[in-house]
Amino acid sequence: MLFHVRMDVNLPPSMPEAEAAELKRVERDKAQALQASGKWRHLWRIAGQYSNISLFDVDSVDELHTMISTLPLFPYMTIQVMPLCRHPSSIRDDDK
Ligand SMILES: O=C(O)CC1=CCC(=O)O1
Repeated sequence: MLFHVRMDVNLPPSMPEAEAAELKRVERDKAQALQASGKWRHLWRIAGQYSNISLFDVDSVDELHTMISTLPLFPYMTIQVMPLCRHPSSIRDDDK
């Protein structure tokens, strides 16, 4: 199952720099492990914003929720999820 996910990061300005840097480091490690597993298919920065657009390929909505809600930055992100299905006019025979 494919999901388009937008994550907008909102770290509180009062958060100490070292704490923010550590959160981002752990977030990166987790995101890269999930990308290596194939579950987190794409990760793109939205130009000019502290936001990303991602494509997840998971077995269930519950799996997606667990994946997203255990991200270290989860408490500081606004997240929008869009389930995707094949478009009848798509000429691609895969979902890559
Ligand atoms: O910087 C972001 O967009 C938040 C984020 C999600 C995965 C990651 O490594 O950073």
